[in-house]
Amino acid sequence: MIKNDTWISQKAQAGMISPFESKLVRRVNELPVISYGLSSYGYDLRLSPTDFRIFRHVPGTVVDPKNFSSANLEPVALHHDDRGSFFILPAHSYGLGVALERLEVPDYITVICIGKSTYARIGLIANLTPAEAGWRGHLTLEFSNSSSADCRIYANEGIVQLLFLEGAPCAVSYNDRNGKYQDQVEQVTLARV
Ligand SMILES: O=c1ccn([C@H]2C[C@H](O)[C@@H](COP(=O)(O)OP(=O)(O)OP(=O)(O)O)O2)c(=O)[nH]1
Repeated sequence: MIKNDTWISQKAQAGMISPFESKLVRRVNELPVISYGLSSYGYDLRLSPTDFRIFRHVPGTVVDPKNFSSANLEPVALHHDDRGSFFILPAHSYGLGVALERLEVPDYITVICIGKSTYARIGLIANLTPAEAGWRGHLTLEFSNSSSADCRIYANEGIVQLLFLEGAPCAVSYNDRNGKYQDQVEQVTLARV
């Protein structure tokens, strides 16, 4: 079953999401922001301003998930203006960011991370990914700009939404199996094997 706002709020205040916003935030200092915080059946995470990288082609190389070279990932500058702080994801490119919030997923919950409609409407696709039972850390987030125009991605504002699904307790959690992406810090974590 999908968990509601009351459950998310109780668990978040006990450490499941930090920092936690108990309402959907649409304005900060009276300026409009891309919404984040608690919704009816989910939680909208913010993008951290600390780290954003885009893939670039290095002639003669092939990106290999079994032997990942950070040479293929270029750090992107954080810009600021009167609408906020933002990274630019060029047209038809793929970028990695990190969630501002830290998660601690309970052992009987699977979290699904999906895109926000506002970004979907401008061609930004957030890769659909799970956070497993017992996982902790800052989610690495993956984005594709599928449009032919460069786009802004705002830091410190809503970027993806989480859905919390409850199942019968699992026999082996992500923590029990010492998963390799356990305890990710607020920085892009690269693919590893
Ligand atoms: O976009 C994502 C997806 C997942 N995770 C974290 C949470 C998740 O619990 C963990 C492992 O994810 P997944 O099981 O999808 O990765 P895997 O490639 O199967 O690795 P593993 O062998 O560690 O399960 O990584 C992220 O940070 N970003």
